[in-house]
Amino acid sequence: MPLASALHARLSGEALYAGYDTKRVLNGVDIAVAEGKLTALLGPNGSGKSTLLKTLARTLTPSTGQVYLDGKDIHRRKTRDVAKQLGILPQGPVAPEGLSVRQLVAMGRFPHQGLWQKDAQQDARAVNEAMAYTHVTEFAERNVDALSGGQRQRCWIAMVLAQQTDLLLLDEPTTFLDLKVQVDLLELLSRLAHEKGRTLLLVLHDLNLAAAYADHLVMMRDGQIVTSGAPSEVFTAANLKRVFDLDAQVIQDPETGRPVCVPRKRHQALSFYSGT
Ligand SMILES: Nc1ncnc2c1ncn2[C@@H]1O[C@H](COP(=O)(O)OP(=O)(O)OP(=O)(O)O)[C@@H](O)[C@H]1O
Repeated sequence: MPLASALHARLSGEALYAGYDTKRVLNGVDIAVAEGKLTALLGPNGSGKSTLLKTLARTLTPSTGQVYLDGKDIHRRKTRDVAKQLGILPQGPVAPEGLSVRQLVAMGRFPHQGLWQKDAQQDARAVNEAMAYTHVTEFAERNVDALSGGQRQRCWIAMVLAQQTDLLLLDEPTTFLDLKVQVDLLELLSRLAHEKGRTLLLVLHDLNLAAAYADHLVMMRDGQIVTSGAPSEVFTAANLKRVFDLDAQVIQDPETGRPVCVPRKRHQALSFYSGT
């Protein structure tokens, strides 16, 4: 990624190396998240997707390299200022015990509330809007712990939406959701990008849903970006093999023209399961 284009993106990372204690995960990542678009980050388990998301959201400090938010080093920005612009849904979030759905979603408003500065009406409006968008209004007064995994996941997404940030980084937002709800959510998120100009970066595991809804795909393997671009350019059988070691045929959805992958069976997989 040339430096110039990275600096024009609202959120970008340059030459990022990051990891945990002695384990290095990101091995020199350059990324510019396209403004007003939905970008899907794809890669096999353990390839570093969550680590990259955390580094871009400044939850994790890179050992080398820089993350820029609106052209400024994100680590030099105040936490509250960053939280007003960038919302992150981490993987497997845990709610404090005993919280109602409305209380959880209202936590998304914290960055907008100062000690002396509260706009209760605006906060309530943002919370109600976010709950309506994600269809959790009917559970508003119920305890988060008493919901199903899919219902709870929608509440977390509502919390991030209530934050009303221009940038949204969501780590596996479709986890626990049934296929219909996954499709509804991706439609909602792509509307947020295309109608409201929000910038979204999502970690997704469902390759076909990613190819169907994303404007851009970023494919990672071993802590590096292998390829990125429009689904029609990068969602190819060769790239799926290179990134996922997946044998698949890529065909075209006759209605949308989007690429669709059809995995091919491999004989060694059978011997693995039969224990031979
Ligand atoms: N807190 C941590 N401490 C130590 N190692 C970690 C930690 N979190 C992740 N790792 C390791 O870093 C590597 C990359 O993990 P990461 O979660 O970024 O991958 P991922 O692509 O998001 O994977 P998945 O698709 O399975 O969620 C893995 O080898 C993982 O074991």
